[in-house]
Amino acid sequence: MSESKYRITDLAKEFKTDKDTIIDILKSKNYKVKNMFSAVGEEERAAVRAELGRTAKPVRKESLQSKSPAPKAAARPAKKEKRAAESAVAEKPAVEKPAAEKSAPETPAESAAPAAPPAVEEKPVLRARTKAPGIVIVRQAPAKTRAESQDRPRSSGSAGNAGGRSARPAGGRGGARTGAPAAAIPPPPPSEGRSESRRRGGGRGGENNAAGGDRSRNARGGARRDREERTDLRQTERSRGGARKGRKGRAAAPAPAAKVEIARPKHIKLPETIAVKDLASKMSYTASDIIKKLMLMGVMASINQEIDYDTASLVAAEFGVTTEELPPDVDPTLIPEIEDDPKTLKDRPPVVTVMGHVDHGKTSLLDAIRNTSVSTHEAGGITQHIGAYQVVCQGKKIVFLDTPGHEAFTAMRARGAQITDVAILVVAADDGVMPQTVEAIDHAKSAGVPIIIAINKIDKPGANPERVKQELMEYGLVSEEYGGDTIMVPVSAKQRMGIDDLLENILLVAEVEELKANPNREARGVIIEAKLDKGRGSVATVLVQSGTLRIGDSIVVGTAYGHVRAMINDRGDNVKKAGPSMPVEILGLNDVPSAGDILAVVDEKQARSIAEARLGNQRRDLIKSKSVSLDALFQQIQQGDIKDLNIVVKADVQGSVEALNSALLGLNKNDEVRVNIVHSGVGAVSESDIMLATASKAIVIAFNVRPDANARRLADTEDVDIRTYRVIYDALNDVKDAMSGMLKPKYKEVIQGRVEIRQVMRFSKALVAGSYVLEGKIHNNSKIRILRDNVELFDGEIDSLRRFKDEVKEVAAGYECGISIIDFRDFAEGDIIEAYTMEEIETSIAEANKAAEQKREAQAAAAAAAAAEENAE
Ligand SMILES: Nc1nc2c(ncn2[C@@H]2O[C@H](COP(=O)(O)OP(=O)(O)OP(=O)(O)O)[C@@H](O)[C@H]2O)c(=O)[nH]1
Repeated sequence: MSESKYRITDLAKEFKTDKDTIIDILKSKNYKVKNMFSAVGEEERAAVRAELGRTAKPVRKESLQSKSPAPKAAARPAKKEKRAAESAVAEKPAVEKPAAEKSAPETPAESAAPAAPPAVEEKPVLRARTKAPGIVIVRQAPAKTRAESQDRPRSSGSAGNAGGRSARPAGGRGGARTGAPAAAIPPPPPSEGRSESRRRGGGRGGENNAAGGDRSRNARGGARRDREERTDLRQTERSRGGARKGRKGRAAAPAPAAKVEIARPKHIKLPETIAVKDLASKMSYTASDIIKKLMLMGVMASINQEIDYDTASLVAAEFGVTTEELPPDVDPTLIPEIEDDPKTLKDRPPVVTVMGHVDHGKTSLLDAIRNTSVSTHEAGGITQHIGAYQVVCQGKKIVFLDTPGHEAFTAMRARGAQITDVAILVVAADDGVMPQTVEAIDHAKSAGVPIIIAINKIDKPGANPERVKQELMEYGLVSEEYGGDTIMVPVSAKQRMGIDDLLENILLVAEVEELKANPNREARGVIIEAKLDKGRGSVATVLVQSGTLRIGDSIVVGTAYGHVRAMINDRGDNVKKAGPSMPVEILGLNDVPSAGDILAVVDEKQARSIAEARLGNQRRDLIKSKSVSLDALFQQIQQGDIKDLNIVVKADVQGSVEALNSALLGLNKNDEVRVNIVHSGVGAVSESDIMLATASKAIVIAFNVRPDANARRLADTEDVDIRTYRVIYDALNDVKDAMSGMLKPKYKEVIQGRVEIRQVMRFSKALVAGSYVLEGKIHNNSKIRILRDNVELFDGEIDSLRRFKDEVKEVAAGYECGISIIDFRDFAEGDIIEAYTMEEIETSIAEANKAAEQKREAQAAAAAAAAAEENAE
């Protein structure tokens, strides 16, 4: 070897390649080189030049590495080599901590960056990844983007800012430690402070004062030139670190021969939004890589934060990854709407809802229209479910939905208005506009349904149709004869008067509305009513809205699905198909749907998957609502000691469920006991109902349904109270009784007797009132009140009651006794002791509700009085 002038790193710089390549070239030419710090002469330089050429194109290491792997660094380097080496390492901090900590200080990254070829820059990432899971070894490391390679020092710098603060004292120490030469050393970059301070730690840093630093240098550095002092000192530190830390020291050595790279996708598909960590894993980068890139883009995002497609796409582009947006997730519970071509539409019968105040004659009117007698069959005279009927007038069909008028059915009526084309508002001519008349007007108006007024009971002596018309004007319904556009038809359901006129007017309004639907497509409809029938299973009344429903059709309704097994029309006849506006009862569903559920004909598989997806959603919602109600419960507990009477309601038809719910909740008029319906539904009482009742300590109200065998068995073991009813009022009365039982016991004071204190006797242990019972009796467990001149001095309890020396239970009028009192000694002669007891009195929920109402009224009156007083002032 010729005179040693050049370090391997110098040659690497000169020929714009990496040191390993130089070493490999020299070794392949049988020159003796140990590592990158070895010094070589002109001859070796010429050999390298010969190999690489004067242009010194960067040479990929891989071509040589296979021949001879790069040795690891061991010897102390000279200043230049060291700088170059460290500058290369300085690129690593984000991925390989030990290396960063050791190498960062010496040379600012920028000084070495131009000299470091991309292949060298790649190394830290590659090495860092060797520890990461899911990596593969590849032959060729893809060149890093410019942005990425710049990114690292910048981000490590920003991280170093924090370290920089803590490093300030370390910088000071460094100055002291190196003494005079320190002035020649450029101020360390922020990362230096951090790595220096980390490397030394507080204790050792203390040793590194000027003298200590020199001593250590002299002791270990040996004959080293002054101009190399700074490098030497650091090198000394490095050697010490290397000696002590062993593996850590070696970690700073050049890369191992094997090239390790992550297989990263060049193209990814992204959803509408994606979490940062998911984007990172899709691109095979670390989340911190992504976060850093986002920061540079001015987006501050955490690892779990969702970013939108556009942002994710920009980030991906920064890493050289192209993206494509995935189509939005399709809701698995939705059935796509089918747009009908206007040419396919055909006229369909109008769907009419009859609404009105209780007893104004809705059922009688429908009865008159259908010419049958429905009202006489109804238990208790109250309609309990929606029925749908088709009638024919002048050869045209009209469909009527019977919406009951009882207060409990308000919710159902509201729903009825949503599926109807025309609303008939029945107003009794002898009664006029009533609260539910107004409610019905609001429902119809909010649904945008035209209203026809049927002024009923015109046969009655007190009937005054004109007054009804005038009253209705207040609600914006002006009859045609008063210049308005509301059709008002006087009728008598009882006498069957005006019915034809009413029907004609319905057809007239329907004509104006141009009601059309396409009968030649798969059916869509709405459930009007559904029940569980003993022999037939789930029975649902459907109003077909478009298309034609046929026997055998595969259907999904809410969370239920199945095939149409049979269809029965409003006259009880089996039919094979049902076109638009036709109400039919269908059999074949696996479960009882709810009124208002949409029926759709879809293929069998889809029906099942949609129903199951909906069921899953329902369960999730239930869990959510349970946690909400727990909050509500906690609030109630905080508000005061309100007791809940938890109830599970099961009934044969949806109408009854709603009627019961509404009536039961109507009992919540006091501040002590409340009905809480934990669950309600159509169908037999099932095992899951009992489990729910057990968990919520509820009673089960079963209306026209029975518990199945399993439910009964479970109810027996869990001691759940199942009450079965056939009449709503019976259920209500029982619940009222139960609520009464839950009321806080009420007490009244009962005076037992009056006693006069005639002498105050002092004993060593007690002060005794020598007394005489004036009237009634005094008991040893009586509560007592001490009065002086009719002013109450004390209210408390007796300690002991004696006749002479004996403890007695009671002393009657006309007898003397000695009384000592708990916690009271200030009695005097002439004081009166009133003995009394608190007796429990029976209260009912009706009384409690009444009392609560009176209390509220009193409060309202007091507030009004206070307000009036304020105004007067
Ligand atoms: N005089 C007379 N009585 C009528 C007429 N229409 C109904 N009624 C009577 O009014 C009462 C109530 O009639 P319903 O048809 O049950 O009234 P509704 O509005 O359906 O009552 P709910 O179902 O309870 O909401 C019954 O006693 C009917 O006989 C009528 O045109 N004239």
